[in-house]
Amino acid sequence: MSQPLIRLEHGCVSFAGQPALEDVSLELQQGEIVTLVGPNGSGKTTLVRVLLGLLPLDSGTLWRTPRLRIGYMPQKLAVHATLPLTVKRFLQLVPGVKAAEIKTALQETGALKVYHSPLQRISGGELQRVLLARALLRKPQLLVLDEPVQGVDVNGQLELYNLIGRLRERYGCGVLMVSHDLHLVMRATDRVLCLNRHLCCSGQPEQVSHHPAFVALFGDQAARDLAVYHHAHDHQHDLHGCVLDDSKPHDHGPDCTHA
Ligand SMILES: Nc1ncnc2c1ncn2[C@@H]1O[C@H](COP(=O)(O)OP(=O)(O)OP(=O)(O)O)[C@@H](O)[C@H]1O
Repeated sequence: MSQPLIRLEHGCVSFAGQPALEDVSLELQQGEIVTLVGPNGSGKTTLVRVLLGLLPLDSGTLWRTPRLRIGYMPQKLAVHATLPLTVKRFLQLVPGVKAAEIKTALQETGALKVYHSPLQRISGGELQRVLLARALLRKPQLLVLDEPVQGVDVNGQLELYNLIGRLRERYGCGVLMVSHDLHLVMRATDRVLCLNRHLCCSGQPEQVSHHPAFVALFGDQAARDLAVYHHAHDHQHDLHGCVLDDSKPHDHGPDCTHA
């Protein structure tokens, strides 16, 4: 397998003595979409902040490909209601960006029509598309999307996930998404990481949906919902979610629990 974009080994973070992340290890590869799921307070945002380099680890190691360009779409954007900021002006705040690039990014995310609109007036779905456009302006090798479809209706969610899939194809970037939405997000993901302070399970959506740790966290219904979903793949994964090369046998890791 090629060099990962990011590798975290045995990452631990506590706040005031309370563990938020315990012994979390993961890798993100170029061109793959990985979704982080977990209940409220399970450490998803903390993990994202660690990977972005915004929060130091208490212990463990984080390795990133040198000069890794990350496009980050935050969970929330606080814009003061009285601040006169249009979408165009907001995106011009990205260092070194050109007007043509802004229009291209908005076109790409389907939000060009709000180019001149005040940021506070656009809809939730339009705002998510503008934030995605902002993330693209960094020409990212890795897109990190913290709950990218929140506040968006179901049809809009589907469209956004499809768009994220197209962006991955177009830019060849890796994508890390945080999501609460278990059903729809599985349409768009190659690998799921199920977090509850530690990584409970990980792998392809189908595999994770049957994992006892996943069922314990999200319940039988969520597992059944996921089980009916079939992701169109032109390749196979092993039980860690890694893409299998038919010519090579599966390499067992130290934490392998399967035969
Ligand atoms: N800066 C901080 N100071 C103190 N505690 C924090 C801080 N950030 C996060 N926490 C705590 O760490 C735990 C994990 O929080 P985190 O925001 O990472 O969870 P999450 O999975 O993203 O939750 P949600 O799904 O609700 O967004 C929570 O108990 C939270 O209260």
